[in-house]
Amino acid sequence: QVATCPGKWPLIGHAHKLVNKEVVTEPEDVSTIVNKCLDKMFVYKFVEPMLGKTLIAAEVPTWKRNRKFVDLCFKQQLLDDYLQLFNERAERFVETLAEDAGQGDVDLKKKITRSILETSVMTTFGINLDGKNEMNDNYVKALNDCLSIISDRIYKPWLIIDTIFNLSSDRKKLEKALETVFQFSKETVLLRKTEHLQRLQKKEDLNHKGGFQSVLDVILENSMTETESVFNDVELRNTMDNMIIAAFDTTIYQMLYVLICIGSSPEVQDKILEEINSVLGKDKQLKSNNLSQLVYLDAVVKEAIRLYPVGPLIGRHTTVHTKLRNVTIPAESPVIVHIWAINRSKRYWGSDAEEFKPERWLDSKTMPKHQAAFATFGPGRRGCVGKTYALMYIKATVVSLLRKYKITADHKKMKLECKVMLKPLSGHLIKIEKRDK
Ligand code: HEM
Repeated sequence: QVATCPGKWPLIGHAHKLVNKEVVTEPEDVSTIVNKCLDKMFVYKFVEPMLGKTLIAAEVPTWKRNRKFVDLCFKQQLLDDYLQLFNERAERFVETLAEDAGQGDVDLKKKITRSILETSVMTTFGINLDGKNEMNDNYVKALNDCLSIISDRIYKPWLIIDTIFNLSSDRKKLEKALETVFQFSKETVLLRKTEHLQRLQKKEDLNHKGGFQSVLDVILENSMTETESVFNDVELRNTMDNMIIAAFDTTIYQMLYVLICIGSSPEVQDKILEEINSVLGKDKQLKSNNLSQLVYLDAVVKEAIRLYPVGPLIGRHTTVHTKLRNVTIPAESPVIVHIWAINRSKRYWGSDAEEFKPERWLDSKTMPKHQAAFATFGPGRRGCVGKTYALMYIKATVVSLLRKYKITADHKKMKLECKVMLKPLSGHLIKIEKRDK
């Protein structure tokens, strides 16, 4: 049921064999590691050709500078402005399901991917991909090619060596895919930068009115004056590519796991719908103040992504001797934070830790006391900046979907594969049926 990577450790596979490293699974130790060791493990260097060293793979001083600007883009007020867009995108996604209703088991991955990519390109760059299906498909293919080549480098030990990788056909394939990804972000960054400079020159009011502001616009407004800029063009482009990559596969698979878990329990599904009806009525749109009222939906989403964290492992690197509860990790050691194990720890979540039980989130007595016990978004200071964004997006989609359709699936039948990301190999199909009004 878990993952099918080869190797002694089912989830870690060959990567585990490559280096002498520590694996941390206890929330107290995890907190120490993620907050004291901000440096990333060596495998993150494989994403550098794609993402540069600006955020996910950045060295600590650069990361600290850049994270401050990225955090500005995810303030609650800006996120609230996204909700209208999330509702619209969710409605469109649900419309596309009409052809799947009553057709037996269907794979929703392609439709979820399109919806998430269009949304994140809008919120990151402020670009609307509607009607640009070919471009959308090419961009998705290029992103997928990049991610699969990069993760192969970790799981095919011979490709870790740069000279061997550079001679391989994967290198050429990566370069071609990167061309497509970079072309899009490069052109958009230049366009937005020019518009921003024109606004500055005309002394236009930069205060934003109506709609939402893209991540790129927020960063430009806060980092660029007529004469100075914190970021050069490549850094800006890299930062935007980091945002797209970080939001892309993660949200796609978490969305899928949430729907599969909901489809696995008719009682859970009925309770979510009851709550939606009582908070929003039959067709009122989700508003930001409703999010705190949808407590059961919140519990269901968190429970699904606790059980199936799309990034089951993250890696850090100690620069000093680091004392944990029972052991000291020497300086210059790679450390794996085992998110899957933390999220399913019986010690913290109880003997039913492996079960899908949203109710546990509703009772403080059944919840672990330690914050790091729920690690899906990566605990600590270098954790996910898009956590609230992702949860809002997933909830908006579930609200639109369950109002119209009943879904059936079985998360216990899923077979998963872990190659950096936890992906379903089989058993993830969903049945969709129209709900009676
Ligand atoms: C449910 C979906 C998501 C999950 C499970 C998730 C999970 C994570 C995790 C585990 C990390 C830490 C990675 C590491 O240390 O190696 C991370 C980092 C990050 N995430 Fe997410 N993420 C999700 C969605 C998003 C979205 C939608 C965005 C942006 C809109 C985003 C932006 C980022 C960024 C920029 C980082 C790097 C932060 C830094 O290095 O300071 N994520 N995410």
